[in-house]
Amino acid sequence: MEFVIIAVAIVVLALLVGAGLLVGRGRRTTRLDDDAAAGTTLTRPRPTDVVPPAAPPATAPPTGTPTDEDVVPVDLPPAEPEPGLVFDVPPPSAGRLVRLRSRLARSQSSLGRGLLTVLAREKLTEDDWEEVEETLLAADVGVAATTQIVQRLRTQSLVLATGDAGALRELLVTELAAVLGPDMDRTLATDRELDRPAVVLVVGVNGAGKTTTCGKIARVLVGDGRSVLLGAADTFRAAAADQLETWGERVGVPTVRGAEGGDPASVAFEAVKVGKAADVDAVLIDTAGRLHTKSGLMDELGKVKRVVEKQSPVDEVLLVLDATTGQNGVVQARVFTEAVTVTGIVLTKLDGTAKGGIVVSVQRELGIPVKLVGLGEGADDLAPFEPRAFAEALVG
Ligand SMILES: Nc1nc2c(ncn2[C@@H]2O[C@H](COP(=O)(O)OP(=O)(O)OP(=O)(O)O)[C@@H](O)[C@H]2O)c(=O)[nH]1
Repeated sequence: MEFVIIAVAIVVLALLVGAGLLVGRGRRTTRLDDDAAAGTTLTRPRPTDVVPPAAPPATAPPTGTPTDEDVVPVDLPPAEPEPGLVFDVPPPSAGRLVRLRSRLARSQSSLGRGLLTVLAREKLTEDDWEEVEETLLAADVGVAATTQIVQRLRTQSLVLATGDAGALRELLVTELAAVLGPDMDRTLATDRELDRPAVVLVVGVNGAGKTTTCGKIARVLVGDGRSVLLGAADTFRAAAADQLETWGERVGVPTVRGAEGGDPASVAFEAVKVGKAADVDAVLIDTAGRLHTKSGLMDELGKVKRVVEKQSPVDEVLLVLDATTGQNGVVQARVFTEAVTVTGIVLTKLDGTAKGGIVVSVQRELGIPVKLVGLGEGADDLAPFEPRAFAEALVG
């Protein structure tokens, strides 16, 4: 008998220790509606003393097209960091391009400095102009824009007839800014409509920086005082949802995520539904990276958008392009624009390339504005794109 009592005591003790370890290892999020096996899960930075709602606020059918039921109001508990931790307070996004201009050093030394050196020569020969042309082409400015810049520079430098470095610099900045689409509308459609949040879909090929960009945009919006909800519709890669959740946790933003391998359209639909019910200002949806050459995956992206549109119009579709892939990025972009209507481009990793001129060719060839540029791996290294500031940073 004694033996049985001791054995039971050992089992109970082992269970208690196991449970303690699990709690101790818990993430900084609280699962409010743990229905991950079947559908989506809403996670948010752990609030203190929050009692999870009795009825799950966010669940989606595991497969098939989601239903368009009435939106049941969701009360998101106030975001509070774990004891000892504080939420980040992201800096405002305005003027970031100027603050981060040194990140364009590689493009600046090959493009800006290269051009200025040639232009400063006393009398410019045909060979010199060819050098200007080659420098622009090497920086991925593209043929049409290069021709325009060279023609304008030839005329203007004759008019200017000066070797003065300041005047030449100003001339170059003006001509570069002119081909950067100064009149394009670069407003990010992230303002809440009267009765619903703004909905932003982030798309692109694998590794372009979509998840990172979603996280950085969330920070920008939080920094501007808006409420945000993230949707982890990249269900192919579990780490992507974890990554997105971590971005959200740092600034107190909740994430709707699904089961690994689940239907991305369901997660996106659910995120918008929860965002509407919780009256947030913006819902940002991260999608899985896909090769533009795989037509099945591209069709699936179209489906994600169509399914979301059963809940709400999509206000912004941002295509994330890796600037270091050069002209291949333009080819990718074209295929994406056939699957979904892209409204803006985010050009990432401009800090890692000498080909900053890609901004010019991407915009001109697609007729879609670059709205944001990624200038590093830091949490706030994402800047609204401004043609004049960019041209100045390139020229140095
Ligand atoms: N240097 C630099 N690195 C960046 C920038 N943006 C993103 N990255 C890095 O690019 C890598 C890929 O970023 P992710 O956000 O995981 O890319 P993704 O497109 O979501 O990838 P998939 O989910 O695999 O499709 C990460 O190491 C990021 O830190 C940038 O502007 N500059």
